[in-house]
Amino acid sequence: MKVALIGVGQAGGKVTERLAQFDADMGFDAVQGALAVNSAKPDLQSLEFVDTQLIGADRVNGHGVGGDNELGAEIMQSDAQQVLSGLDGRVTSKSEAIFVVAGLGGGTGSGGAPVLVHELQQVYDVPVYALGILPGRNEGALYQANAGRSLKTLAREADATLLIDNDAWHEQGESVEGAFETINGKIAQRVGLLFASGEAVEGVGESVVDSSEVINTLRSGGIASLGYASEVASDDSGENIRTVMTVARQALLTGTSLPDATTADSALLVIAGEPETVPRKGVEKARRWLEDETESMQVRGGDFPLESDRLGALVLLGGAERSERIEEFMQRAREAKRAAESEQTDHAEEFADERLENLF
Ligand SMILES: Nc1nc2c(ncn2[C@@H]2O[C@H](COP(=O)(O)OP(=O)(O)OP(=O)(O)O)[C@@H](O)[C@H]2O)c(=O)[nH]1
Repeated sequence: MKVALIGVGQAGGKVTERLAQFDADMGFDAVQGALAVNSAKPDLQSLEFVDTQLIGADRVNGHGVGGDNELGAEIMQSDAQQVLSGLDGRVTSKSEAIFVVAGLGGGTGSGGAPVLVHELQQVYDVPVYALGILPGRNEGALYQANAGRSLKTLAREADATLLIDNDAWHEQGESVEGAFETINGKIAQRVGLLFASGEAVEGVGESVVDSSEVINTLRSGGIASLGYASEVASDDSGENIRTVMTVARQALLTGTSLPDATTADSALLVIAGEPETVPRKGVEKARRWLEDETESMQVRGGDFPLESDRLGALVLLGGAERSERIEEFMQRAREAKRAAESEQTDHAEEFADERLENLF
């Protein structure tokens, strides 16, 4: 699938850069153009591999919006034309989709991404998707509240929102910074493989997945998730039937970007590996298993021919918003919002207390 990527905010820029880099290193050529947009100049200066565009300089002078996502949205609104012009030549006639990438908990990405998606929808005919990063459970209340509002708006504006939960793809005991590196690397590899899976040129046959299957799976709209797992493959495809089942199961149940999301409107199972090692029977069996597990009748399947001694499974879910994980997150976001509001009221009352006099 030929895509154009636009990263908004710090996390959005870093993840966009990793995705573009992975695609180039692997020689997939699925990422046609990439741009990072931010209101914080230092964040843009640390990116080396993608072009950058500063927004909101007249309002925040390159210092970012400090977690204020309403300001993030306003800035994107004012500078939208400038960002759209910056996309000239990056969204081409070959582009099959646009992805707006952002961390949903901060200010610039959280507020700016939904506005940019809305603007892009007015201009382009191809689907406009969001790739949103949800704050982990231990990230502060402001992040949770911001992400709740951002996600709600993205779900309305984007053709689909692929969610990566910051609690999903890192190892236990890592520092936050270390965890970001790990998570970003995994996003780049897994989402990068999804982009590239419709790009396969070698071994093209009936069973090879193509871009339209990714787009059709995302047509359910709402929230999407992506799971991945891989194992060493045997040279004998017969011996790989069990391996295909194992990686498909792990991709959905433990390797997913949105833990506990298994019910969906649609799904796509992509098995990546050397074509002669991929067992047809195994792929069909795993696809049927996925139908039962997701309770969806719309489960597509296909191969992604790839030079590797492993077999990998990618499981893309579309319309996964009924999951417990989303419900739990939205509850957390609502509570954080309420807590923030009552804190503001309490403070206002503190200063209204007349037992303390003003200085003058
Ligand atoms: N996975 C991942 N998450 C990140 C990374 N950097 C920040 N985040 C998350 O993204 C959210 C914060 O968003 P940022 O992108 O830092 O903020 P911003 O959009 O630049 O907005 P301001 O800094 O307020 O202007 C939090 O939930 C962070 O945990 C990263 O490199 N990787």
